[in-house]
Amino acid sequence: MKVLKFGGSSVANSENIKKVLAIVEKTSKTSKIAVVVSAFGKTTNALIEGAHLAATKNEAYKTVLEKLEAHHFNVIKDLISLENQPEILNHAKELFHQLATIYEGCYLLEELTPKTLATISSFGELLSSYIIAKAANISFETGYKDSREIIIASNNYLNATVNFAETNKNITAYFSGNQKKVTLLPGFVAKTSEGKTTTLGRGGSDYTAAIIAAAVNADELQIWTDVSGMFTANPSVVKQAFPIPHISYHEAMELSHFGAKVIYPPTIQPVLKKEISIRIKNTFKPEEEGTLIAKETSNKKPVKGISHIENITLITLEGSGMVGIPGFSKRLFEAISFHNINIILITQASSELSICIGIADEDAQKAKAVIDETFEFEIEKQKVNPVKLEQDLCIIALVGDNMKNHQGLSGQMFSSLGKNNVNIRAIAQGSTEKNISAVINKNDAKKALNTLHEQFFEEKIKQINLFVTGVGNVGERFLAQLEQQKKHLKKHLKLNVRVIGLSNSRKMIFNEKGIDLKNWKALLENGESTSLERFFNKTKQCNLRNSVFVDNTANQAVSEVYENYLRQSIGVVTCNKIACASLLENYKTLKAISRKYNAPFLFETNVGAGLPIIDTLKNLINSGDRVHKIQAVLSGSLNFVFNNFNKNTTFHDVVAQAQKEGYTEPDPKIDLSGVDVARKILILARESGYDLELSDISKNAFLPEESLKTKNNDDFYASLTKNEAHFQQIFKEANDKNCRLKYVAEFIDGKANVGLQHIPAEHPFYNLEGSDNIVLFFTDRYPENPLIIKGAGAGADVTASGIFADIIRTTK
Ligand SMILES: NC(=O)C1=CN([C@@H]2O[C@H](COP(=O)(O)OP(=O)(O)OC[C@H]3O[C@@H](n4cnc5c(N)ncnc54)[C@H](OP(=O)(O)O)[C@@H]3O)[C@@H](O)[C@H]2O)C=CC1
Ligand SMILES: N[C@@H](CC=O)C(=O)O
Repeated sequence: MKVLKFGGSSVANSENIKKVLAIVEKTSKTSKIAVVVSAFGKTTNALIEGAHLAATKNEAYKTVLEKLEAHHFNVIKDLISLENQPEILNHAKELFHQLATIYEGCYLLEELTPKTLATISSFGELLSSYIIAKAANISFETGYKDSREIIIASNNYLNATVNFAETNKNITAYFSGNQKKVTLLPGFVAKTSEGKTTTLGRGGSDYTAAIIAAAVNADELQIWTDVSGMFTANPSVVKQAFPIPHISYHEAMELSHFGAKVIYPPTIQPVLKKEISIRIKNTFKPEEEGTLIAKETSNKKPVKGISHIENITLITLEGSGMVGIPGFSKRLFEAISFHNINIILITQASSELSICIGIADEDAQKAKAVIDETFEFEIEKQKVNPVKLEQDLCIIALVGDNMKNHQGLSGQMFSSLGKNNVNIRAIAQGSTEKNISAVINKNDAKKALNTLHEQFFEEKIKQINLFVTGVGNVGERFLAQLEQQKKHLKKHLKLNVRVIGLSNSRKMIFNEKGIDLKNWKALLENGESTSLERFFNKTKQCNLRNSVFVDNTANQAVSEVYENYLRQSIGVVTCNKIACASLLENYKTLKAISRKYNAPFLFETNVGAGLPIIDTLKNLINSGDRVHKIQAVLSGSLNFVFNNFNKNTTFHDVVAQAQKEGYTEPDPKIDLSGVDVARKILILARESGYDLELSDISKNAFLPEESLKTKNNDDFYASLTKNEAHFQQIFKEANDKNCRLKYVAEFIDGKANVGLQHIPAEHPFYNLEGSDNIVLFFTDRYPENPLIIKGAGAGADVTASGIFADIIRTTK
């Protein structure tokens, strides 16, 4: 025999009840079954609300009653054919008449005793079970049994204790004599030995089903609800959560204790004792497997689920007077339990200096008063400090029977939380190691749950959340590459890279599910107005794991907010060179903060665009090499300009072409003045371990003073035209010596300089084509023949791919 229990949502309306009947009919073909039903969804709450209204002389109880009546009558009319309706409607009317009379009594007496409330609450199940049994009978033979006739319980009317000796006798007697394949029973209700209606408290219908299943030694107890089983985490918080196919009783209870609402542990005790398995199924997706809860499980994964409880307060009792003195904990726990305060979590420092307990927020003030009173003497004598309360917290817990057999799980748990800047306030791990709990700030709950879910259940796909500022030349190509590579990243690198926030200098948009990159331009145009502060605050608010801020601007103010992101453990990837070429102290601070908060700070594109120059240099340094000398051509735009400028072209046009090709900075004077190259050699020197400032780099300028003094691009270009003869003279001097012009950067033994040089034909820089860059590293390991990196050193596409590479590096 099987026992099936259908909850309130499964029987909320006639459509749902039809689904229930189909499931019952199908199951009854292979087994004798008892079907326990809850009240129609939300009915019990409405019944209780009506009772309180009536007892407080509020006539609104009549409206509650009318609505309930209308809903039940509608269900009858939907489910039962016209000729069969009168009998059923009459019975329902009779029950509603009784209910109205009880409400009226409460109204007149202005009184509501637990006994009356239990009677009122029982109407929900009495009505639903009767109606469903009648509807079932139309298609297949169904018996009906009022549970009050077989389940005997105490007169603690709202949470009655079952008399199992009598109840089990009644149930076995009834079912052994009952030949019907299907029997319908109301959940939640029972009768006292004096014959009064009583109720079984929270989860009462589950309890009814479990009592019957245990008494008849059922093959299985099925709990039918509106979710497809117990999930690896709360699916409304963790989108990737999935139902756990097989789980032990112990694990199910741990998960339920920590927030999974599918079962209420006390109610399943009867089946647990008899080792009857429980299957959680979804009424609305009956084809799905659901979760099987049994004594043993075939699923040997160490972590079965992650759960959480919100609204937790931590109470800490500490003081030097507690050390080595027995009885402190006893007094603390006695005081708390005497006042009916439930303790959810306990930790105690091995120094015995403090005991920390986690309780529900609503009990916090009461608990503080109780503890302060209990330890009044010790507090006065300063042996114990007044109790400390910390609110707005929550508990997250890893659950799994098999965790004890695996090393390093708590290490993984806490390091992945730490990497994502989730501060842990307290930790509790039972000696059975079936549960590892951490108390964290409740604002971090979503991030923490997703981080842990990714760590323990999604080894395959890691989510990277990007917050991108700057969608110009480089930024636009970056977004296009991201969109194009999305599938590849998922399939081959197991990375789901999403852009959550996007901005230019005017507008910003955010979408926690990921911005549609096919349509970002229109979305951004219609976005809200932005500022660096607003973008940062929004990013912080999202509080997502694996977050990275991407700077695709050339803006100083943007470069000054990196620290804020890094301090939130949000990584920074930037092609903007200003931060790394700023004061040495700032550069060092950013690196230190990046290390401290475990947030990557990557800027490969600062030198040579997409070329792996900084990464290679880091590898040299990390492996113990030492750089003595760097010689390089580091400006893609200047290389392009001097490769194309001759007596048949104008300097103005060649520079304009370089800008059009996307090689120059937004302000091309930054390139032509040598500032861009100076920044790059400075960054290479710093990455090589040398302490240099930008002002230490000598610059041999070739621009006339007038061009250097211009304030905008138009004036700058006008000055280039005006000084064409100056540029032609520079070209001629080199050409006359059969040399080419190259803007070279050099770093030799701690000193750096940049400037235009005449490069003869035999020099390795002579044939450097187009917008290419070249870098020669002379090091301990490469003393004579330098390590050379050469290739396209400017352009939106190559730069975007360099940013891309940095983002992938953040995941390592
Ligand atoms: N081109 C190349 O080969 C390489 C470029 N880089 C670097 O790439 C960076 C970007 O260059 P590029 O794409 O050409 O520049 P663009 O001028 O084309 O784009 C700059 C973007 O930044 C936005 N922006 C500017 N100021 C702010 C601000 N205060 N807040 C938010 N957004 C802002 C702009 O918005 P709006 O349009 O609203 O002004 C625009 O979207 C530069 O730092 C450059 O050095 C690095 C390596 C190679
Ligand atoms: N403007 C730069 C491009 C990137 O750094 C250059 O010309 O090299």
